[in-house]
Amino acid sequence: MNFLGHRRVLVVTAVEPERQAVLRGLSGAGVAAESAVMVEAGGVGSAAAAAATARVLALGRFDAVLSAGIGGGIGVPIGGTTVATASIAADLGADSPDGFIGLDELGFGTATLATDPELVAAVTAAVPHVATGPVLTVSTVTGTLAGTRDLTARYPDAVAEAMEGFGVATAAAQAGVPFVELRTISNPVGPRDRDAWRIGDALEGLSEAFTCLAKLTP
Ligand SMILES: O=C(O)c1cccc(C(=O)CC[C@H]2O[C@@H](n3cnc4c(=O)[nH]cnc43)[C@H](O)[C@@H]2O)c1
Repeated sequence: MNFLGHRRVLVVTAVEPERQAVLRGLSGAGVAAESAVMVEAGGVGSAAAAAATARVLALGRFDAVLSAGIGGGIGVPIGGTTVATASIAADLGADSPDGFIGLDELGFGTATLATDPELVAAVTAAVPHVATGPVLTVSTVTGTLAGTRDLTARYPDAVAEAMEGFGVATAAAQAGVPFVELRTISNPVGPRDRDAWRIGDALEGLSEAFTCLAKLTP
């Protein structure tokens, strides 16, 4: 059995409801994809996600890593699905009177990790109506108009914001394992309105996406 063309795939979510949504999606496909997939809830935020990913990758051989969960949409509606062409640590750097200075410009490495093109192509082919583009990893959920404008000006092609992708990507890159990030949209990125978050819709979208991925799998 394999999944997405790989014998052993690690899926890292942030929280248990996301993990359960992924497992529901896999079993909903009625195929034995679960045997090729390990799903781990690694915690919220980049640090927890990186540590959990590194811990699980050290347990044995994995051929691909997916960061999966809900996220804020940038031009993508609630319930929509996004796949990252890159996972970007959007607030890793320095603030200044002239604006944000990113890690790359500071000379401390890179805040952009490209995802694996073959995994992006496989996910995009399997899941209908996927929006592809950079997915931003932030430490603080964007919650003001000014913050939203700043972010979208710096990353005009971004399709979503979440809190773990760059951490999972960093651990996968250090282990030399192909990586991709998938986010289903629970809320628009913008001025904070927690009552408008539709977590149930996004979790349902997450299940459906993994059902599609599992059906693709021979
Ligand atoms: O309350 C629940 O039932 C519940 C179920 C699943 C997930 C949650 C979370 O709150 C998970 C936090 C998770 O969400 C991501 N996220 C979602 N929207 C955004 C956003 O606009 N900006 C940044 N992150 C977002 C994030 O990756 C968190 O890990 C609750």
